[in-house]
Amino acid sequence: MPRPTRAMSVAALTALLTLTTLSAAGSASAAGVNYVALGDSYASGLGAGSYTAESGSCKRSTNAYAYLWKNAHAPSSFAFTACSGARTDDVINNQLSVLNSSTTLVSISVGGNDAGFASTMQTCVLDSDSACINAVETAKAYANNTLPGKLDQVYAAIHAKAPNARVVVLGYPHLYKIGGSCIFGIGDTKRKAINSAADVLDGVIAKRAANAGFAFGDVRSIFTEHEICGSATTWLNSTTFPIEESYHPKASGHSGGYLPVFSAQV
Ligand SMILES: CCCCCCCCCCCCCCCC(=O)Oc1ccc([N+](=O)[O-])cc1
Repeated sequence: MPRPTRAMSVAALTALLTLTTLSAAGSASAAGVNYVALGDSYASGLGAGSYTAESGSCKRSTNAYAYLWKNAHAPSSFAFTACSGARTDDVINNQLSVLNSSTTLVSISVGGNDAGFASTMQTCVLDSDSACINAVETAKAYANNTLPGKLDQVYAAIHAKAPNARVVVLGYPHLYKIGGSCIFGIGDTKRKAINSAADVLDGVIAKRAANAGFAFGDVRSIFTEHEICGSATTWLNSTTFPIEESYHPKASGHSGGYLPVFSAQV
């Protein structure tokens, strides 16, 4: 065997250092991981820009936490089927064909659309305080009474198709900072009502996830001081154009909020 040349040693040392550095940073390749990213627009990355052409109206963003995790960890496979506007039934009907017994990791956020996210937000932004409070009460009643069964169905379908996967369910943030100011924003009564709806949704989702044996990533605390209205660095779009991107995480909400919460549960 020839004596190693100086160049070879340097190359070997560099490779070793690179591996060590990557491991220390937690970003070594996740060989053997087969990752599937499911869910609604908070999962697809609507609001974060840079949508993939293949995703069409599902609006899957290369800035979404799922895509960022894929880029950082190089899993053996990655399937991104989350879709803007998806409800629990849409996930069951349209997103699960990519799951199989080799799937080892699944992420999902779903339930907000079933509870009437878009119509509730529209009422709260355009109508009176009392109309907003009524809409929020209706959404909460749905979340408490009907959503649990819908979530159980989605989670059971995921487990049936991907029995070997670790499943991480992500929740939703408070949308509004209380007491801050924003010129064209809504008042504190509406803000508190909307935030309380996120609390009810998160409580229900966390419980059903635990019951299914899945992990739950709560994003509320990490989004604190990054909400709409008065936060110095908001991670959420306020009322914006295109209108459907309103009240959704920006790229910063995915990289600074959802990604670390998801990564901590993997
Ligand atoms: C349900 C009560 C509403 C009160 C707000 C609670 C705050 C946080 C909850 C966020 C839930 C977001 C759910 C998913 C969002 C989603 O897919 O939104 C859509 C995005 C785009 C469309 N669309 O049609 O283009 C439709 C819906």
